[in-house]
Amino acid sequence: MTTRVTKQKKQHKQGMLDNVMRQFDNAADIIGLNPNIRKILEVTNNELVVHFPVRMDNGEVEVFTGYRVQHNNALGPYKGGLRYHPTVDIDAARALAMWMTWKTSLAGLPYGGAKGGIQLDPTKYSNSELERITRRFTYALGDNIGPELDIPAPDVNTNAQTMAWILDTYMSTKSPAERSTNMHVVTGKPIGAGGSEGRDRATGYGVFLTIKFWTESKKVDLKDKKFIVQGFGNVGYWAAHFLEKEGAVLIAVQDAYGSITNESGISVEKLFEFSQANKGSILGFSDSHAIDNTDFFGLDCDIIIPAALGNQITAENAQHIKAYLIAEGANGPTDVEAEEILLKKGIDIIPDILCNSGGVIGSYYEWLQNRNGEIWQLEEVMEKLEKKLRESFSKVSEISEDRKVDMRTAAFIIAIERLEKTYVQRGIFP
Ligand SMILES: NC(=O)C1=CN([C@@H]2O[C@H](COP(=O)(O)OP(=O)(O)OC[C@H]3O[C@@H](n4cnc5c(N)ncnc54)[C@H](O)[C@@H]3O)[C@@H](O)[C@H]2O)C=CC1
Ligand SMILES: O=C(O)CCC(=O)C(=O)O
Repeated sequence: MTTRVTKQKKQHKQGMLDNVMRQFDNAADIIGLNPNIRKILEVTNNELVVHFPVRMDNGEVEVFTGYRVQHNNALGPYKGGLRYHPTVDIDAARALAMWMTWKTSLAGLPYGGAKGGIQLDPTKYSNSELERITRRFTYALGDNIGPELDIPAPDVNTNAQTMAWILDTYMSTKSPAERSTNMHVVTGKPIGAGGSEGRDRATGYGVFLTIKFWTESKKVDLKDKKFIVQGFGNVGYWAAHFLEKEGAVLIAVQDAYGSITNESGISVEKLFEFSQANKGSILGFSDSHAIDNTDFFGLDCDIIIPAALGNQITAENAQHIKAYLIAEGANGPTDVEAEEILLKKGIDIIPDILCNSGGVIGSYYEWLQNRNGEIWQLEEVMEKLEKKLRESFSKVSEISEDRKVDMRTAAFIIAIERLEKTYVQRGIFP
């Protein structure tokens, strides 16, 4: 059961979609974006909604709804993650797909933007149910994904195992010759199944690097700086891991289950071990005490890393923020109203499309290796990632200074101008 809609009209609604559209409009106004190109970029190219049945462990059948939104592919194949979460719906997928287009453009990658997922709470399903759900979703997506068309990757509640199931299912629909040459249909795979060294940590490492570049540019030493992290999954954990190695101190964490703090410091590795043994939850970690979720963002710290869901920093809690830097590991964690308040307070925000772009850059390296039959060592991947992120960070800083705009606006300007150039050069809208 498939609904395919082409060129969905722009919809303004509260939430992530509203935020990404306002961020886009702001930058498009500043550069005076060609109105025809604006019309193209403010809508999504394709939207796929699939309803598919899966047999549960108890023998009953449940019908799930999955999404894949392909926003734009002017610069290359669609690229972006798959999310398994109750909040996944068509607007969330649209917003996240648009952010992917700006992110890949800013990073200078030969990709467009897409995003998708399934509306479900994965904690309610067994591992074998999740495998069957993923495989049926992959069949339902069919040839709407592909190594040169649309390449999914991990996002919230999906991981290397999920990508391996997708790869295996996709391959089973192909001829023997195609099976050996289509490994790059997904990225973020386990290393034994065509994954790349370093993709697991690439997003968190990128978050850490952008913080490091920012502190270097402000002549601030990261040692002993206090940071807090919302979301202790792939992105939150790895960002905290690298910051701790640099001498910064983790003093509070919030996840889907609650918030904990210890002003003298929380060991990142001990908390990680604890959460792994505690079904992914940080609650109950001995070397800390629980605090109310509403007090989290107002804690006395230097750096905040939102690394969970969208719309977490709002006009309500932005007033209480004491940190001087927000590094957006998550996509869309700060809404437009909150950003205005934070900027007025002199708080800098490293925007998501720059801050968490290490993930898709790492995915690009995996895709390239699969495509070219190469295998790179971890050191090589990390070096390339650092070089690419440093270039992106420098460009954003330069535009931010030259045009006297905040870092998000600068990042959007770079991303949109690259897309504008490609349309103009192709002669579609001179
Ligand atoms: N995995 C990746 O490579 C990339 C992820 N991102 C973004 O980073 C964010 C986190 O993604 P992952 O770490 O991959 O997901 P994950 O599934 O590994 O971890 C998510 C974390 O967020 C927590 N969380 C969920 N709901 C929450 C809530 N309401 N309040 C507080 N915490 C909550 C979970 O408990 C978990 O600790 C997402 O916004 C994702 O789009 C961005 C770029 C790449
Ligand atoms: O690695 C990728 O292809 C995309 C990861 C992602 O979903 C994101 O950057 O938000």
